[in-house]
Amino acid sequence: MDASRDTLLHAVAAVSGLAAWIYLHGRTVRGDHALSFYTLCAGTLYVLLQRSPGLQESPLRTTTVFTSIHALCLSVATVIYRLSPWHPLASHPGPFLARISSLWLAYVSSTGRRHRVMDRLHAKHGPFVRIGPNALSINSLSALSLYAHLEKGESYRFPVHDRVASIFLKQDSKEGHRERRRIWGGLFTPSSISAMTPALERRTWQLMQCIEQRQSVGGGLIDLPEAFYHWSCDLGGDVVFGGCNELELMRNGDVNNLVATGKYSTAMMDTFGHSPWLLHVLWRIPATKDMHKLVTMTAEMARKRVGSKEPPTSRDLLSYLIDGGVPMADMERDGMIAILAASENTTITLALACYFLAADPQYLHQLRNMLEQAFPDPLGPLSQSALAALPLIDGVVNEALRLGSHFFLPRVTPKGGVEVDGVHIPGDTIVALASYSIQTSPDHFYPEPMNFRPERWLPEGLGPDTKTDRTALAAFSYGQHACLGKTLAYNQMRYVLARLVLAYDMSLKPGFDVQAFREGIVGRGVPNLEVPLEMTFQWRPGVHFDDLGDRA
Ligand code: HEM
Repeated sequence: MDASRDTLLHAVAAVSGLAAWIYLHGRTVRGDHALSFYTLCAGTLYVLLQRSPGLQESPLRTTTVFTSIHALCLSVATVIYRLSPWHPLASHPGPFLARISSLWLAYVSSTGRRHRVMDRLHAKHGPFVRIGPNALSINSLSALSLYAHLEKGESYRFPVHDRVASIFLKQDSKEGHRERRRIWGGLFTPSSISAMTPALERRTWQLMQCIEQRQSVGGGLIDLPEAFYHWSCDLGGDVVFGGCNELELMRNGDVNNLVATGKYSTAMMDTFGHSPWLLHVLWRIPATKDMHKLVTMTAEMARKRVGSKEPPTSRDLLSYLIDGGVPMADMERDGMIAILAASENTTITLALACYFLAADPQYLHQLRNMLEQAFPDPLGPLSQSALAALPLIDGVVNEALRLGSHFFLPRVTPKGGVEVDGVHIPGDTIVALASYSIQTSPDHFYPEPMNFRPERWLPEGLGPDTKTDRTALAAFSYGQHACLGKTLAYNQMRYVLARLVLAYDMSLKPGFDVQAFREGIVGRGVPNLEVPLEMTFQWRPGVHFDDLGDRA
């Protein structure tokens, strides 16, 4: 190719790169579509060059140079703008790489330690930190007001834009979400929750049998989070699909890898949701095969439930969705969300509660004394109202949530922007509450904000200087997307904790590294435990496994 054609081609590549930046600016484009478009363009250019006479360079080399110049100009324009004083978030401090690319946030999220990184950044820069080209983390309780009316960010698409609408995931219409929330709400009325008690009791007796059995083959130790996961999936199967799928993880183990695929999918969304274009691409390749598996598996469960001739003994989630006229594809997606929602958070909160009680047995004994006064028979019935009247049990659960659940819940500001603490945040900015910093700040929880002190939640607290700001516990979120299952979750956690504390002495594996365990409480969409939590449960004197009889 002669020099003038060369120069012309390079100029076209550079100008088209800048034009692409102008077009993409402020637009959301699907990464897989963009990749296909560019592949098609590069392919077309290659074919045209092949047919052009008099080329000195090979068509492949010329296509590569053209594409590289285009990509370089697009990237440079993007970076210059994001670092420039004209960017709407230019006045907010934050890490250099975070200002350039959302991949910084994706990387930090993948480590599970995003909450600690944010905490350090807030300590250095103050309450507003730029954590992405277009994203702010806010360490101020005033940001709670944002959750009342702001919509969810793109990271809530699972995993790509499609026409399926589901609770929890980003929906295109506010009304659609409100209506779906109303339909789901049927499952969480006081009478519906109380109708779920027999399933909760039966599954908890089975949990105790499971602990017994696994300890007997595990050298006296139980992998507690795993047992709780299996308990919560079995119970979730009852609550969501009326038990027709016979998951029975406590009995059979997790033969379909439901727990692992769920954890993996949640972590992928939490990591790459901040760079949705990348998730769109990943969705097309085997890296996300576990996410596909989860979608397929839970869709099959929903279809089996809908096709089942026998109605469930008490109304399950699908009963409400069917009566609400929810389309089949939406029911399948809602079923997936429900199984994840019903299992992941409850499991880890319970495991952490047991860990804290075993690590600090004075609280185990205090809680047991209180429980024994209310329930003299350790294996007798446990009424929910009597459990709810024991503030220490909620204190234990709240501390486990406060120290273990640090959610990152991004919302998008409306076109005109919003004000927080007198600071204007421009429209189309992703904002998120720094929940870990809020939940461990001495301004909200004092004294010993980093320590497990359940009595801080009791009326007398930890003395006259106690600060326990209940609104600063962000574990169930706030506003129009707040957790629908909060009451159910508390009921379940109180019940299981009471059963275990009344029946067993619990202790950590000998030599357990408490420090490493605390370090390993990370967040990948939901709390994850990096260090295995192996514990021993021993029947208390006078309480025997045989006493369970046929209750399980
Ligand atoms: C310890 C237990 C639990 C915790 C800490 C928890 C936490 C949360 C949080 C933080 C959200 C809001 C997410 C966001 O705004 O992005 C949420 C939403 C939700 N949770 Fe829970 N959850 C728990 C248990 C449950 C249970 C047992 C259910 C019952 C199936 C449930 C059902 C839901 C639903 C349906 C939503 C979506 C609400 C909406 O988008 O309108 N959760 N949960």
